[in-house]
Order: sequence, then C-alpha cells, then structure tokens
Amino acid sequence: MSVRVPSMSVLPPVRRDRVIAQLPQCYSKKAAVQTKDEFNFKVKTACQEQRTGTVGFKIAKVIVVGDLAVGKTCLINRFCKDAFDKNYKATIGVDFEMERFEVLGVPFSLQLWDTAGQERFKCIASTYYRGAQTIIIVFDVNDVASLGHARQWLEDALKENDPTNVQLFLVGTKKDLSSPAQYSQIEQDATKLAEEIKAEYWALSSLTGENVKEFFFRVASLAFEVNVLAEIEKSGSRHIGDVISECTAVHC
Ligand SMILES: Nc1nc2c(ncn2[C@@H]2O[C@H](COP(=O)(O)OP(=O)(O)OP(=O)(O)O)[C@@H](O)[C@H]2O)c(=O)[nH]1
Ligand SMILES: [Mg+2]
Repeated sequence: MSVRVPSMSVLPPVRRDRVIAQLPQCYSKKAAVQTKDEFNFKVKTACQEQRTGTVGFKIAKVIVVGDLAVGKTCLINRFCKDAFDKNYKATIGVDFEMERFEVLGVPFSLQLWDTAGQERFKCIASTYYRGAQTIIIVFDVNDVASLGHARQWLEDALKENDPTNVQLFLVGTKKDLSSPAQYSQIEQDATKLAEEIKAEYWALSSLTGENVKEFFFRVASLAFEVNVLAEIEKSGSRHIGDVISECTAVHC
C-alpha cells in the first residue's frame, strides 16, 4: 500500500490578485526607501533563471506598531480580508495574518503581526517584535500626537531588531477623514520625519481602501528584493569559497 506524502504542492495556488510582476511605485519620491522604476536587474535575472535559493519558501516577518486606535487592525483587515469594521475593538497583545504573494514568478509570504497600541498591552506586544524584516509605524493623519509618538514606537521596535537590516514604513491612516488643507499640513511633517528616520512614507484609508493594496504590494516587493539580493550574495560568496578550497587542494 502506498502512502501519499504531503508536499508543498498541497498549498493552494497564490491568489491571482496577489501576483506582482512589476515593481510597485513609492507614494512620494521625497520619502521613499528607493525610487527605481523597476525591480533590480540582478533580482529579475535570478528569478528568470530560478536562482532564488530559499526565497520561495521564505516568510518575512512584518510588525505593525503605533498608538492605540490609529487603525492598525483595520489596515490589515482591509488588505487580508477586504473588510472594514467601524467599531473599535482594541487588539489585546498581538494577532497575526499570513499573506502569500507571487513576485516575479516566485512564491513569497508575509507574516503580518498586528500589535496592540494600548499602554497596558504594550509589554506583551513588544515580546513579538524580534526578527522583523519590516517595521510599519502607523499614525492617524488627523491626530498630530500620534505622529509625534512615531519615533518612540520605532525606538522600541529597534531595541529588538538590527537597525541596518530592517525596512521602515511610516503610514498615515484615515485619510478619508481629513480635508485636503489639513492633510497637506500633516503630510509635510510626516514626510520630514520619514526622511529623518529613513522610512518610506504612505498615506491611505482602510475605510475606502485607497492605497491599501498598493502599499502592501510595495512592502512585499521591497522585502522580496532584499531577500533575493541576500541569496545572490550568499551563493556568490559560496562560489568564491569553492574556488579557494580547490586552489588549496592543488597547492596553487
Ligand atoms: N474613517 C476611518 N476610520 C478608520 C480607519 N481606519 C480605522 N478606523 C477606525 O478607527 C478605530 C480604530 O481602528 P483599529 O484598527 O481598531 O485601531 P488599532 O490601531 O488597531 O488600535 P489598537 O488595537 O488598540 O492598537 C476603529 O473605530 C476604526 O473603524 C480609516 O481609514 N478611516
Ligand atoms: Mg488593533
């Protein structure tokens, strides 16, 4: 009697609306992680030649932090479930969602950690910060104080992570509630802060869905690029190592 061994093919195919073929553009060139129009050439070639190593099995950890009630949970729910709840239900500790993408033909997943903004749950939430590849700091574009607290959220998140190895995003939510004049005022401050902390700035609305998909596609794409580049570098140094050991073997 033969036994069927479950394999990776058991996973359902990636949803058609999670397929990324082009590099999604930044929100504002003034505050962007990078402003290129296309995916890195080396990354594209590696994907075409299926030289992406373990990236296809990778799950990048993304943490979402920020003041209470700024809209972190709504942002994740709009993207992952296409749902919006107008009633506030505080996150207790943490929650997480998995999202599977296909970037340049390679499977790639994000694990989105939704953390609590309320002071009394912060202690539990911060134990989940470690190992993040991406940190998303959320503020409410109608609440200047929540932008003012962004630096503190970043500082706390970086205590658990290597600052040189994370990608940062500063995200203003509830854009639907602000008038153009109010919005442009806070945008100036937010862009300035994003430049200072080297984060990419985005503004969006989970109620209308404006920019939500674009934002997460950008997050997934930039995290993917970094992972593929690291894989290329790793295999490059492996080759160099191989050559050296061969040389030693023949005493050259
Ligand atoms: N109008 C509008 N309301 C929003 C938007 N995003 C969130 N809200 C509302 O803001 C409130 C708080 O949203 P949550 O997503 O629960 O906030 P949170 O940041 O997860 O809060 P904590 O879990 O306590 O840290 C809820 O009443 C939401 O309906 C938005 O884009 N537009
Ligand atoms: Mg929440």
